[in-house]
Amino acid sequence: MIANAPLVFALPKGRILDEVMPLLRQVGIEPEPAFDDPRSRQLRFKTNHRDLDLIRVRSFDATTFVAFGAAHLGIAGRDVLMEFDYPEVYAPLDLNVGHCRLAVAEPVEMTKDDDPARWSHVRVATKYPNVTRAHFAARGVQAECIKLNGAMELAPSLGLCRRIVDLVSTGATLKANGLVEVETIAEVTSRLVVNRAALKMRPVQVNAWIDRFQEVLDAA
Ligand SMILES: Nc1ncnc2c1ncn2[C@@H]1O[C@H](COP(=O)(O)OP(=O)(O)OP(=O)(O)O)[C@@H](O)[C@H]1O
Ligand SMILES: O=P(O)(O)OC[C@H]1O[C@H](OP(=O)(O)OP(=O)(O)O)[C@H](O)[C@@H]1O
Repeated sequence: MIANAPLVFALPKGRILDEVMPLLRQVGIEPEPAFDDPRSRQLRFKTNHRDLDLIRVRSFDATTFVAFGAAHLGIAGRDVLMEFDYPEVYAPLDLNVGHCRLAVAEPVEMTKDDDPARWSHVRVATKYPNVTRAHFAARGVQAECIKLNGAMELAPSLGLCRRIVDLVSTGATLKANGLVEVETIAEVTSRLVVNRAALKMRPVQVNAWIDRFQEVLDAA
């Protein structure tokens, strides 16, 4: 880490960005114009703060950039933080955006004869194999996970497996695919994340950003 280089802030692209940008602007961070240009292929952006650059990455990768110190700060869903569980990532603030939950779901027709308390082994399609295995292991159930990166809801009807673990917000995606939620694993919101080494090596700068986010959240 170069002491006087700009801090790098990892933003998740995709759906969360729409909720995060108003918050970022309230905090006083304004990216250079290319950030809002849909034709731009640029991935790193200067901001109105000389000592802060933004990078735009996949939502699953924001915490990885921060964990390895490639980014100093970032924003990540609690789902992603739980899945990776990086010791180098400190997640001090709940940003109160990206509300959803991580849940187990199965076809509606299975539920009338199915008792989750009697499961001993489950086969699950999910983007979250680590969280899923830990959730089931805690009550002695072995989970065999099939890793998918999206469209998990298709897996039961196509015979890949009978159950899925995925994010649920309105429940519309489950309903449209004939599935129902049978267990909630965790409530999810997005959090401000910080690399622990950056916090030690550049405490004034990093803490100033944490404090600024806290002020905006307190005022909301
Ligand atoms: N339905 C939802 N409602 C609210 N928040 C959600 C919802 N789905 C996902 N999220 C949050 O947004 C984050 C990103 O969502 P998701 O994994 O679907 O990525 P994406 O927007 O499709 O982007 P990517 O292309 O990187 O996969 C998740 O980690 C989660 O914290
Ligand atoms: O309960 P709902 O409000 O329907 O939201 C749940 C859906 O949202 C997320 O997918 P997303 O739309 O981000 O697409 P993805 O599968 O490409 O990640 C999640 O993976 C579910 O499929």
